[in-house]
Amino acid sequence: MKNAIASVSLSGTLEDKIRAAAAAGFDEIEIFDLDFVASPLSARETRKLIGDLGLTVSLYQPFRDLEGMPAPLRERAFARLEQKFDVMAELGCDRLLLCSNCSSLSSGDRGRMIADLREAGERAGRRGLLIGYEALAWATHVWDHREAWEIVKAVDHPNFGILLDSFHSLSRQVPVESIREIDPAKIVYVQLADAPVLDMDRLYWSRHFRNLPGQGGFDVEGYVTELLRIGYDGPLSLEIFNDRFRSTSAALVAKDGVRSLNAVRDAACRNLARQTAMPGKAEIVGLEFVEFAVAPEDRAAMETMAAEMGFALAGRHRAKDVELWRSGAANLVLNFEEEGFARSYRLTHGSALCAIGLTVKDSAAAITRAKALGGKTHVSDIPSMPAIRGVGGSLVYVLDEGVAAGVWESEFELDAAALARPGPIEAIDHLAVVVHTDEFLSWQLYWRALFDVRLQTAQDVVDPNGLVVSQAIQNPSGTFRLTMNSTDARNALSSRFLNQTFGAGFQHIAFRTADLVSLGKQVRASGLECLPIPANYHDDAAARFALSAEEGEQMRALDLLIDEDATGRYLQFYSRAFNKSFFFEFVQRDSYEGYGAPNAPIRLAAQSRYRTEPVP
Ligand SMILES: O=C(O)c1ccc(O)c(O)c1
Ligand SMILES: [Mg+2]
Repeated sequence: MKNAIASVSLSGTLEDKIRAAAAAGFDEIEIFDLDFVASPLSARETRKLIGDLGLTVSLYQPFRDLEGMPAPLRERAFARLEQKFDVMAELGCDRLLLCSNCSSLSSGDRGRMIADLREAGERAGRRGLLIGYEALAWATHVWDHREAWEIVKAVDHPNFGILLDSFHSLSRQVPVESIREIDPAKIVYVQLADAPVLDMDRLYWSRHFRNLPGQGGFDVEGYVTELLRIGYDGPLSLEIFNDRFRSTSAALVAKDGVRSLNAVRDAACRNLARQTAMPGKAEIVGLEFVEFAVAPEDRAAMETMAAEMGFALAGRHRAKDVELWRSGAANLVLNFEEEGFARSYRLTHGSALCAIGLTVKDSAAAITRAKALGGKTHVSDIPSMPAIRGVGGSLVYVLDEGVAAGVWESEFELDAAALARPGPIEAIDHLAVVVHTDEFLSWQLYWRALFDVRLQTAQDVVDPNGLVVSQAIQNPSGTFRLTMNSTDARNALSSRFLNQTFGAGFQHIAFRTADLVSLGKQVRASGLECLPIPANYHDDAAARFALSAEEGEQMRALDLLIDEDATGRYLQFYSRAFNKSFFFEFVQRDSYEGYGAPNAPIRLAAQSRYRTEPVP
């Protein structure tokens, strides 16, 4: 089965698009009419370029508004069709996409439509070409692939078949099982796109918000599963109309496109118990550690902060300038090395979280899958700790269960007394990462394609200087949680973080405790600087959550934030930022499943009061 991409999915000139598709490893490319018409390259030159790069042209598209048109538009449509056939012959392309008619002038008379489409099939037959009829979700008469299939059967011409596009079917909520009614031999082509689930005009939704399978909320996996089930083995092609993709790196979108197609095909094969090319998604057991690369000038402040937060220095690396700080199951590794990965990370980003360590069910399989999906791996000096490159060039170590204890033991001179002391923090609750908007979908795909994770509904969060989108990603058991944040607003805290740290990275780490009030008292007594929350917030919270006088007082005294929903109650407080960069959150989660999103604007407003640079 071949991987294809429509030229419209990539930014740049037609030549840029072709080169990006070839470099990413696609087999075939669909030429979008407008890309070709606007190109200075002739059809022959285009064909040569494509051939020289090892690609073939799989489809020419779209051809619009043919069936059921009144005279003289009908004759003109057929003349246009012949001209496109000429172009296709020169391009070396034998398939044309014909969209169902969107013109208000078109007749809905079945007989006329079928006669016109048969005529088109006849003309295609004379040239040895195939036409695929695609039901656009907003077409005037035919907007459902089931209807398109009825028409294709009625047209009954060897050169006329159906073209399926997951966006049109899934945005109309056409059941994927309906694909089983279709004869695979009559499927001329398949286009795939995912999209966020929105309540929006379908044309607008389709032209601006499509994204790669695995980046949205559609059941593209189910769609492909049904196609494979009926025996379709033609190309799967990405047709992604997306505002961001039009302006971002074609190389990134093309590379993610291959990852996306291979991951969705793998998932579909698994659903059908068929052989697949790679191990399944890595199952995350939990988060074993986070590692900070710390510059020499930040060493004392970082160690002080770890101690103030209730962590104990539990071990020193036997050979390296690396420390292990621990509280409960939360491990902080502070890396002060003057060489190696951590050093290069901090030279780029400043003192920062440079790696996370995940415990997974099968680390070797996780690495194999990551490689199969175009992930970059990192060979560490500890063979039981292979790693995959993650956001901003950070590392994601993947450890088998039971390996971590041995690694701590063998690599570190552990302090038994410190380890025996129970810390006030139980575990790392979640990590918050900030990424450039252009890479937001890319990093989502990374987590969803490589690991077995679930998404919550994305949240809009109000920063005083802009709106931030926050997407929570977690493993099914909730032992690994990540929020991914991005914004277009130049002066929002997230953007300042990106500028200051030279790229995407982890902005905060949340620690969980069973008793946030005592933790709050303890860290304050130790001298940790916490983020002040305004009295207005606490007045509101006291009424909204029916807090007792004593609870209200504690919230004020400890600058706590609170949220409650059907899943439970959440308490939070924040540290001040380290070096105006990353910061820490402390939470008491009980059975609550969210991340305190209603409080994020309060936190961001509180943090913005510390900004020193003016808002331009
Ligand atoms: O938005 C459109 O017009 C359009 C064109 C061609 C397609 O294949 C498609 O799915 C949509
Ligand atoms: Mg389409």
